[in-house]
Amino acid sequence: MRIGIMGAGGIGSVVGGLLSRAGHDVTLIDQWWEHVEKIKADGLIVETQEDEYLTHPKAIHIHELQHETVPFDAAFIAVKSYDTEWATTLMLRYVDPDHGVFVDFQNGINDERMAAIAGVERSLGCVITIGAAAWEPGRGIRTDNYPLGFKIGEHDGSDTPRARELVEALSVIADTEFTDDLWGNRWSKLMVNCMANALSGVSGYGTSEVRTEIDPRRVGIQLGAEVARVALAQDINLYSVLALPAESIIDAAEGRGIEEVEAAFIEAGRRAGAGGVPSFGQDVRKGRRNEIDYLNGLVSDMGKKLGVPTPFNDKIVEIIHDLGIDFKGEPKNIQPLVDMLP
Ligand SMILES: NC(=O)C1=CN([C@@H]2O[C@H](COP(=O)(O)OP(=O)(O)OC[C@H]3O[C@@H](n4cnc5c(N)ncnc54)[C@H](OP(=O)(O)O)[C@@H]3O)[C@@H](O)[C@H]2O)C=CC1
Ligand SMILES: CC(C)(CO)C(=O)C(=O)O
Repeated sequence: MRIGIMGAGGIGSVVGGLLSRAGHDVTLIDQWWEHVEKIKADGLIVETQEDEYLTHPKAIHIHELQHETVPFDAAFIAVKSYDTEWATTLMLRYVDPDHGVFVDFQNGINDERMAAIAGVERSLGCVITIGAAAWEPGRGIRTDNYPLGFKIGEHDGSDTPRARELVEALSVIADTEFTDDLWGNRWSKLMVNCMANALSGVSGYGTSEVRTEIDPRRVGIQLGAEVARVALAQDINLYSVLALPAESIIDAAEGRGIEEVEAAFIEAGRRAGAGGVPSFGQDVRKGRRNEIDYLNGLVSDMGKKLGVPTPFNDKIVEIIHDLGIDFKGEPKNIQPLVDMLP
């Protein structure tokens, strides 16, 4: 399979580097000039918690796509949510028109917007459970070491050879499952992201502290419960989140079984280890745009449409919009959310 990965940040680099190491034909495409130049000159280092690999995927600048004459069998869209449309549009010309597929390789629920451009009949979703970062040119870091890495699904839930082929390909990186319920898995992952990503960005806490420190943990439970209520109002199935039934997070937010839920958060924080930062926290530390409107913002918008109150998600969106881009994450920024706790 000839794979074009549009977006060579943390996720694109780890996935592209490790797929190429396993013998796949991978091309990374990005506008991060220094990163592409470094990979061309010296290869791409993929760092994991156990090891470090020098990998050699092909890397090209966006303008060099023009020279790609052999179409890709698969385009992985691995940019930030706000870049989904143009990145998909750009790849249209370079993906095989007959059998080529587009894979939404992002957080959030961007699948339909990608499919509106690529065509739903050639769109698949990948729910990513690995953590990754790219802090410097030429190096991608896998920050977690959990066994499960990816879930691949068709929009209509059907079990297809092309979905299975992707499952097999990604299994060289981490355990990969086929799912017949892309939407349930998307919303369950959205719960994880809405409980940690923006909270980390705004507070400056890392993946671990956002769950072990009492204030972000309790705010996170309220944020996650709102996501779950919005998902359930759409009849979406929810799967376990931080090793807990998603419904138990609603219960905890309403004062039932809070000790058990908090213990699971603390355990998840402990297992995350020191130093990891969710992708949103990385954006804030790099002074880059963030995905707030596609994570907590999406939940607020859907909540309004469905008549499901989402006060904590509304507030975190407001805080981040007020801070703008290129702000410093500090614990004091989450005080308005802490003041809202029951
Ligand atoms: N990182 C993670 O742990 C996970 C991320 N995801 C999701 O995957 C998608 C991609 O995220 P991720 O790979 O983390 O994003 P990154 O920020 O690492 O990379 C995205 C893009 O940002 C630009 N970029 C990143 N760092 C720099 C830099 N230092 N200097 C210049 N440009 C830079 C690059 O292009 P450009 O300039 O075009 O933006 C790059 O393609 C998102 O939807 C994210 O939510 C999902 C699961 C886990
Ligand atoms: C790794 C994880 C789950 C952390 O929330 C993530 O999805 C991200 O960083 O965006």
